[in-house]
Amino acid sequence: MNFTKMHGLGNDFIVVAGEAALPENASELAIELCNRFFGIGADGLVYILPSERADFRMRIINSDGSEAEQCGNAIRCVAKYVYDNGLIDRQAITIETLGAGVQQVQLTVENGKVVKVRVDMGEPILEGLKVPTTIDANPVLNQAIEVDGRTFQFTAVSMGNPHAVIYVDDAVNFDLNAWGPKLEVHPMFPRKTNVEFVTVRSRDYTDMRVWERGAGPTLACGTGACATLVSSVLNGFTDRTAVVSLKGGDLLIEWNEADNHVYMTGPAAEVFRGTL
Ligand SMILES: N[C@H](CCC[C@H](N)C(=O)O)C(=O)O
Repeated sequence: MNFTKMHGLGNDFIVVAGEAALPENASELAIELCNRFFGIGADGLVYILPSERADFRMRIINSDGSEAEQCGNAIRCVAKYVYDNGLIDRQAITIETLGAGVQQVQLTVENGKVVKVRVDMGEPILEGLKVPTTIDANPVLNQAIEVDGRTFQFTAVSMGNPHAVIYVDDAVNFDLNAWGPKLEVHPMFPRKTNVEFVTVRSRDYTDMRVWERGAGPTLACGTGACATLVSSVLNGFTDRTAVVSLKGGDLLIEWNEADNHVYMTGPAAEVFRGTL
C-alpha cells in the first residue's frame, strides 16, 4: 500500500489514493498506522475515493478508528494531493464528504504545487439536537456543563462533526489534557464531541486550542476553527471574518452573511511518501 504523509498546520494524516471504496478494515488500519510508536504516526487515515457527485470523495478515520463526518485540515491535504499528483489540472475542484456533501475547493498554486487552499465548509448546524447534543435549543449558547466538579459553558456548532466551544481566560496555556477527554465523552454529546478552548483577542483574532474527538490533542482543527468563528459571531465577540490561531498556525475563517456558508483558508503540506 502506497501512502503520502501530509499535514494541515501540524494536524497530520496518512493519505491513501487509488482505492475504489473504503477498505473493510479501515478502522483497524487507522488504529495501527496512526500509532506514533508502532506505526507511521498520524492524527488520522484519509482515503481519496471516486465520487459520483464531485471530482473526488474524502473519507477520514480518526486515530482511534472512528470515522468522522468531516475534516477541514484533511480536505486541504486531499486538494493538494490530487493537484500535485496530476489527478486534476483545474484550480477549482469539488470534494464530497460525509458531513457536508459536495464542497467547492479553490487552490492557490506556486511552481506547480498547491500552497494554499480555500474550502467552502458549508452551513453550520446550530440546532442543538442536530449537532448533536441533548439540549433542545437553537442555537445552544453558553450551555452549562459540569465535569469533575467544574462547570464550563459551551456553544454547540456542527460543521458536519460536533463541536463544543468554550471561552477561557488563557486558551494558550489551558490544561487541555485535564478537561478535554472528560468533555469529549460527556453524556450531553450523544456522538461525543470535539472541544475547543478559545480566548478572543480582538474582533478579528482568536486563540484556540483543541481536544479532538477520536484523536485527542491535535495541533490544529479546521472544522474546530470554523466552529470557533461561528460561535464567536453568535456570542458577539468577533466579526464574521477572523483569524483563528492554533498551536500549529493560523487559519482564516469567514462566515458569509449572504450564503450562510463558512469558508476556511489555510495551507497544506506533503512531508514524505512511503510504501507499506
Ligand atoms: N476528530 C474530528 C475529525 C477531524 C477534524 C479535524 N482534524 C479538522 O481538521 O477538522 C472528529 O471526529 O470530528
